[in-house]
Amino acid sequence: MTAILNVKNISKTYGTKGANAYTAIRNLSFTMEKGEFIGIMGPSGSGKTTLLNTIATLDPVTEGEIIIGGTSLSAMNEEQLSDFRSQQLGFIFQDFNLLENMSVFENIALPLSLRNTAVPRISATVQQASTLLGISGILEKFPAEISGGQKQRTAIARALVHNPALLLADEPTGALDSTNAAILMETLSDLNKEQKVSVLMVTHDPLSASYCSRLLFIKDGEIDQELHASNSREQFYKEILEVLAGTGGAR
Ligand SMILES: Nc1ncnc2c1ncn2[C@@H]1O[C@H](COP(=O)(O)OP(=O)(O)OP(=O)(O)O)[C@@H](O)[C@H]1O
Repeated sequence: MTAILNVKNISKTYGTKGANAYTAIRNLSFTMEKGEFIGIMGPSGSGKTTLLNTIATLDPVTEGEIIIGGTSLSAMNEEQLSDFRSQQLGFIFQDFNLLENMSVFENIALPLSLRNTAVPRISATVQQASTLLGISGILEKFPAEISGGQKQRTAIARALVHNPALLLADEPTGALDSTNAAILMETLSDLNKEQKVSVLMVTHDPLSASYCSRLLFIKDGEIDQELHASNSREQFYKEILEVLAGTGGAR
């Protein structure tokens, strides 16, 4: 198997030494194989977003090293990190982050337009991504004219249109009702299984987490527990609830 992500003994301390310093991540390590679907869970303030932001190249680690697809983040300057981020990573956020004055097509095309991809190629790639996500019929609409579920599918199409090595998702079902959340998780799970997209997702929702192939439970900035998917999703869901009951809940 090939590792897509190596997180090696990382620590993240906010602020400088003394009373203002706060260590949100402590000596944390894990490896993610290509094609895995990893979920990160843990109580509020345990360091989930901090961990995701360091992997997203948005925040430097204080100690340790992060390697994505063989490239060490600490070896790059700001400009290189920005290029790396736009080429190798895809992002999905809780609140979709779509641009309201752009159509669904233009939103999905954005990562390609920013890289000066030729227009016919953009058109073909957006068609392909939107068909994959079942939204090829709404490409001319604007975000205000589509449902929450369609907005999140648009956001996923945008996150995948440049074929990133790693898809990072921060609470992607947080703003969706339970029906749309389940549809979204089915979609992410299909993309992971059929297109072999590697997904790293922060979630507090046990049902969303049950679609993952592996879960890391973070507590006080460290990996407290790890859970591998069971034979059935229902069984995995039960096991997740048991872990959360033992640690006092996800939030
Ligand atoms: N910029 C910052 N400066 C100082 N401390 C911070 C900063 N960002 C986060 N922290 C602290 O680091 C700890 C971890 O925060 P983080 O946002 O990673 O937690 P989380 O697990 O994502 O929480 P939640 O589930 O509530 O989003 C918290 O105690 C938080 O107050």
